[in-house]
Amino acid sequence: MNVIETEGLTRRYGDRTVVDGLDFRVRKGSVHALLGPNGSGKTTTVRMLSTLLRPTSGQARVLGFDTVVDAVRVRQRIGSVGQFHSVDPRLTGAENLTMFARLSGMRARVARRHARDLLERFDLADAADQRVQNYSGGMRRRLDILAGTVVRPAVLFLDEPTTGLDPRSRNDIFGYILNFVAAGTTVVLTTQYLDEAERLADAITILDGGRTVATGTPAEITAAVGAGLDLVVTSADRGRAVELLTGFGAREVGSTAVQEDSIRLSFGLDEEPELLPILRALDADGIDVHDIGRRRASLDEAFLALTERTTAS
Ligand SMILES: Nc1ncnc2c1ncn2[C@@H]1O[C@H](COP(=O)(O)OP(=O)(O)OP(=O)(O)O)[C@@H](O)[C@H]1O
Repeated sequence: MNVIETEGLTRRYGDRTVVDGLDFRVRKGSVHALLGPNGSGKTTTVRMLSTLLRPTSGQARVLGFDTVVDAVRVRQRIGSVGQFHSVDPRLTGAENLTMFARLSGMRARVARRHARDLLERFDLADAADQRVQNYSGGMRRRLDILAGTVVRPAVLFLDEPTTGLDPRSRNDIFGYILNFVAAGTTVVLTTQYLDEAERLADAITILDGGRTVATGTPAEITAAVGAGLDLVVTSADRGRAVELLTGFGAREVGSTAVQEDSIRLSFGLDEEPELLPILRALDADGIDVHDIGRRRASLDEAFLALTERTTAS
């Protein structure tokens, strides 16, 4: 069952179309990541889905309700955490959450208890009575997410939940998100971190220039982009090896030094390469191959290939 469905969802600012005819579906209980370079329309899409922004044309339904006609019903059932802090820095963590719980209709005593419970469960009990202005970035982001989820929402929208955080705080937030999912919440998140999408998402939509360039599971997306090839050669042969592989339709996507004088070159290809002709050509050119291997394309390669292709066209 889909909890989100969009048809031709479009947003223009003046004569600029920043979200251009999006059609996508989000399955109940899944984590769906919207990925894309800066300015590709991720935030605008999430703002439309969470009723904060009206589409210029097209429509979106969340839990069966139209985000414009039935905006109030949508709002009652979703949680939304934007890129900017929603909590009040002059209040304590407990006061902030109590306030959000009261705003969602809880009675004062119940709200206070609920706020304490949440802070306890999400490792912020020690900081419950400190003013938020003294919190670290990671603590504050966690509190933000709690504020957006005081009442467990059926659908949770998170706009770049871990941008700027250290690895430990990011891990904590991944844990939270998976907690919500385990409890039945569907999550839509935007991210610029491919590892985040790979770790959390059941499905990914890659946006570029306001359009969908790929959608599917991480495995489907990487398979659609093609294959990868790793080649270890002497550093001095690098230029010639890259030139030769380019002749086979490979794109260089990265390199790492292996030892003092050898280098691992990584290539992306549209299709699974045949190694024998490549090895013969390298040999004929006098290039010493230390190691060669095929691998699946990574999500990084998929992202670069897909977003480059549309930018170039
Ligand atoms: N209120 C606005 N008025 C005019 N243009 C806007 C407005 N809001 C967003 N845009 C433009 O729409 C485009 C898409 O912005 P959006 O914030 O949705 O992208 P994004 O993919 O979330 O980017 P980022 O990763 O940088 O957050 C950008 O070029 C932005 O400048």
